[in-house]
Amino acid sequence: MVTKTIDLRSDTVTKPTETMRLAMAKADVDDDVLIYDPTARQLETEMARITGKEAALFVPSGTMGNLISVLVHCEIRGSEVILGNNSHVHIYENGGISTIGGVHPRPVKNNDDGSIDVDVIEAAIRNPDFEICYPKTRLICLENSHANSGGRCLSVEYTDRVGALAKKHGLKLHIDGARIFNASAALNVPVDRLVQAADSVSVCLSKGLGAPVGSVIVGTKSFIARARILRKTLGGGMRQVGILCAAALVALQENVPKLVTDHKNAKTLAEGLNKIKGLSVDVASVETNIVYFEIAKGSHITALKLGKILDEHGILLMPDSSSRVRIVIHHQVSASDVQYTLACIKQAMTGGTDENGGN
Ligand SMILES: Cc1ncc(COP(=O)(O)O)c(C=O)c1O
Ligand SMILES: C[C@@H](O)[C@H](N)C(=O)O
Repeated sequence: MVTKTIDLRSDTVTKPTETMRLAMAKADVDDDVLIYDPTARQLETEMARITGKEAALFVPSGTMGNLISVLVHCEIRGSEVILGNNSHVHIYENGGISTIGGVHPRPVKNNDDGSIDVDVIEAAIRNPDFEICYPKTRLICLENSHANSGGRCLSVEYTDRVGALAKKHGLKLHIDGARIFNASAALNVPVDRLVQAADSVSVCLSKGLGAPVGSVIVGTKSFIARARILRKTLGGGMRQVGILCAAALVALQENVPKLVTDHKNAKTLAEGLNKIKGLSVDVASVETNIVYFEIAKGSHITALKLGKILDEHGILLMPDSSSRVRIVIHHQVSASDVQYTLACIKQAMTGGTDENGGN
């Protein structure tokens, strides 16, 4: 009988801790549209400090954070953003920058490590001499860590090079920093240094940091002032939002120090999976909390079937295709959960009884 659920679908699945719930209940709140919510202001001030930017704004989701950021940078009609063809903004955000913002995407090849070759970015910048035909490039968008590449990290040197390219061409640089704290922990580079070259960053509070809801965008004071208006336009006027921000302040305190453990657990999982016959993982590419593994062709089991078997053992994961599975580690997955998961996957792959007596 399953007594516990181990949820490996994403780092968005964490439940608020007791400390978060207490902080939410006690939060000092006010109307964040008519004036400002004091706890939201406290969080925004703290996030501006951590990221080294002038100002910050709480938004209900990372998707809205990216959308607002792109739309503020590209508020002139005919604008174009250069972004990765495997980026979250391009794949998982409903094409919002175009359908809502009228911004033209210029997808360019993401490398396996989540980066985009700087010369590829430069080649994608529209020649202003041909503006009679071309959209106008106004923004470059990076993603750090890069989710679809398995949580790989963009180095500060690379980010600075893209920032220099943006400046050289009079462009802005936005970083989808949904997991920027994971990248910072993995690279051992402070967040403010990692995003120094960016004009704006969207940071998820609701992923590895474990807050129940929300993201924060950071940038200059004028950028955030325009972002605040656009948030309201998009229906994101947040009234007593301090209830959510109080949980996020706890998350910053409690969970940032745990990210290194999440990464260790992900690496242990990857190494263990790689020892299971019929599975393969690029262990070296596991830099943060995301692990993708392949099920060998001709295997008796598909990713969907494996998911169903593990579900019976109380383990939830997200098949990425018929033969590829994604597992995301977070602070509510322990080292023993990882070992239990490995035992259940091994038993599913061999169909026998695992050494831990799984049946
Ligand atoms: C890299 C990345 N950016 C943005 C988002 C969007 O965040 P949200 O789900 O809060 O809209 C996600 C995942 O959710 C993500 O993985
Ligand atoms: C699926 C995607 O939108 C989400 N960001 C995740 O990583 O779980």
